[in-house]
Amino acid sequence: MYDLPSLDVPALSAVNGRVRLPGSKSISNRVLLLAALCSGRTVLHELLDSDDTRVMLQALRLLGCGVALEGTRATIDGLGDRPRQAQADLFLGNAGTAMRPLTAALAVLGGAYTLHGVPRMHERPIGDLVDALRALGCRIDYTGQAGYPPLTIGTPALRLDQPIPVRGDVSSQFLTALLMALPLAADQAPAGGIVIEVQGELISKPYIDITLKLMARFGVAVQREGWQRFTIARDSRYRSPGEIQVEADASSASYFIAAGALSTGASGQNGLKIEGVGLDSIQGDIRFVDAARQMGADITGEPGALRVRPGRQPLAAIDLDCNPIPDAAMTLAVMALYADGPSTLRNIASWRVKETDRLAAMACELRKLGATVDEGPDFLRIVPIAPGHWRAASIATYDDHRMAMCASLAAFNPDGVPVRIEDPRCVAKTFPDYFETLFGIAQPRADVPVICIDGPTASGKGTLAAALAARLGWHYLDSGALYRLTGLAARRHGVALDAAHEPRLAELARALPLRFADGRVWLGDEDVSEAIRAEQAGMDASRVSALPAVRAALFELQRGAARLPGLVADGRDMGTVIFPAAPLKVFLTAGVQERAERRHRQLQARGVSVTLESLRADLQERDARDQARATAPLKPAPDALLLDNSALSIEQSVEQVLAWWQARQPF
Ligand SMILES: Nc1ncnc2c1ncn2[C@@H]1O[C@H](COP(=O)(O)OP(=O)(O)OP(=O)(O)O)[C@@H](O)[C@H]1O
Ligand SMILES: Nc1ccn([C@@H]2O[C@H](COP(=O)(O)O)[C@@H](O)[C@H]2O)c(=O)n1
Repeated sequence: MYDLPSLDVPALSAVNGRVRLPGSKSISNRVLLLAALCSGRTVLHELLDSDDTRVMLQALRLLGCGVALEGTRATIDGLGDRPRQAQADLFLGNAGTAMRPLTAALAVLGGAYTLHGVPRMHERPIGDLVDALRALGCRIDYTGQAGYPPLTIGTPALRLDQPIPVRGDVSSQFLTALLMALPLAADQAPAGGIVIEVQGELISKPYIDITLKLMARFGVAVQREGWQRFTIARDSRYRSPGEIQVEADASSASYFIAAGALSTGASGQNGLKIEGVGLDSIQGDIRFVDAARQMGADITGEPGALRVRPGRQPLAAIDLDCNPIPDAAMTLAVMALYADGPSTLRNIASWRVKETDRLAAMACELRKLGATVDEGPDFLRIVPIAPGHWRAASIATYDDHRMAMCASLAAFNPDGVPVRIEDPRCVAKTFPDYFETLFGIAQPRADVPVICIDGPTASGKGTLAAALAARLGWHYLDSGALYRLTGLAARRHGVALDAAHEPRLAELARALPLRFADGRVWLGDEDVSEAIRAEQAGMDASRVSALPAVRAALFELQRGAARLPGLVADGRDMGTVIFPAAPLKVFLTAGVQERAERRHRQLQARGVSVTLESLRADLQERDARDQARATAPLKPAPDALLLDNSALSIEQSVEQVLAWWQARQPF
């Protein structure tokens, strides 16, 4: 996950290959609660690991459930045969799928509970659910603003003889919450069962469908008359199905379907396989497929998977009632930017009470990209952006995961402008590795951005480059390590480090069995992290690096390190030979005495004892050889910016280079 203030997504041209999506949020939190409410043990496979499921899991632990997590496999021992904690303080973040159903379940069971969340959760309405629960005898009090969390729950005196009215036109989660909670009181039901009557037109019906299907898996079959009346039989009782496989998230699939539809060029034609969710998904957002097809996407179903290829381009404009797919419809809003005419997304008033007011947020952010957008009370009309009129924009995400994921689709614009995503961490709500996943299958429209840091020994290149990479969320290439590894491999194989053995040394360099894992460097089975940092390894590297065949052997490996979203590379020839077109090149220097002292301190800290004088001599010898060699000598690229950091702290150097980088950005 990118835990950064912002993430710049370079312009993208296509996606291809295959992608496996995390589990559905809607299914994960429903099955977690159902598993908690029944007797026995339930094993959940492919459970989503995200902010919303984490708060649910923690709540279940506090309530007394047995919870064991192993990767995406959760084992839940339900409260049916374990003592339930009669009181608890539950923090539920911004997870509506935890707040609403837990409120209902705990209000029906009774106890002394407090439920609260992040500030936005305290702005998301819950009054209709609370009214319905109070009508059947539950005791619930607001501790903040009436109609909104936080709230406290007491012990109920249930009255189940009358139909329970609940509004269905604000959030379908209210009905879901009641449906999941009321089987807990089935033994007190009248002979005709417990009846729920929906008032107003029920929105987001597919989500109710998921609820009913999952309740059925846990042994409770609800009778449904249309979408207005639901009956829970008196003998209803949750029973563990033993094991449950969570489908991949159909809403998350929408971003990859859109990316596949927007792909251009030969690499996009191969298509993208989206694994974990198929056309037979129980999730309502699978109907996004129909909408995307209507716009021109070429989507085919495979067992447990979807395959998407670009179809019609430009996409066809649509005018659609999006009520059944409120979450995935946000993806359509961004696709509409690429359409052949204005698109209208209707019946999306529920967007206003989601993680943020999504109607206002989407309108505002699409305008930043250059679109004309009409924002109505329950609709958006989006005029596409003509090629040549896309603007590079810094997109606010409102702590809303879907705003961030949707915004990334603007990177497929034909004008090749990048897009900045503010607070990318918000995707943790449902898809923590969303950007890593996207970058893993996306092709950049132009070269991946690279910042080169070249300079003499111990000037601080590695320190600066690693810090820049961390600040930007980019990859980091320590090219010196490759020469050090080659020198070490040569020593391990007993090959002399001289020109006479150049072909053999090049062979070793080309086939280096190297692996970088958890901050360690491996050569075959040997952890060589410390060995390559020895001064001798630096000298050996300097010798082998003077041989043209060795340099040629390592060329492709270094070029291949330029991966999305960007690369910071440090070495001697990053700007002159490996990445001559890099948009920012820095030649980092410091006085020789300063560098020798820094290295001295560095080695002392590692417990290596050497004299300052010998270090200074080694350093000068290495620099002289690096500068004098015929191939790729150490020198600044003609367009490099010089940075003498003799009198700068590490942080000052980092800020200087970031300022140079930012000055080159269009945001
Ligand atoms: N601006 C700075 N001020 C003070 N110390 C620094 C500064 N930059 C780096 N250092 C320190 O200098 C030492 C050498 O830095 P570093 O290893 O990054 O240099 P390098 O140029 O990558 O070296 P090499 O050429 O051997 O790869 C480290 O201990 C680092 O913490
Ligand atoms: N791009 C590069 C990087 C390094 N070298 C040579 O390797 C030696 C070790 O590099 P460090 O950065 O790890 O100290 C260095 O002295 C150079 O001789 C290179 O040639 N090109």
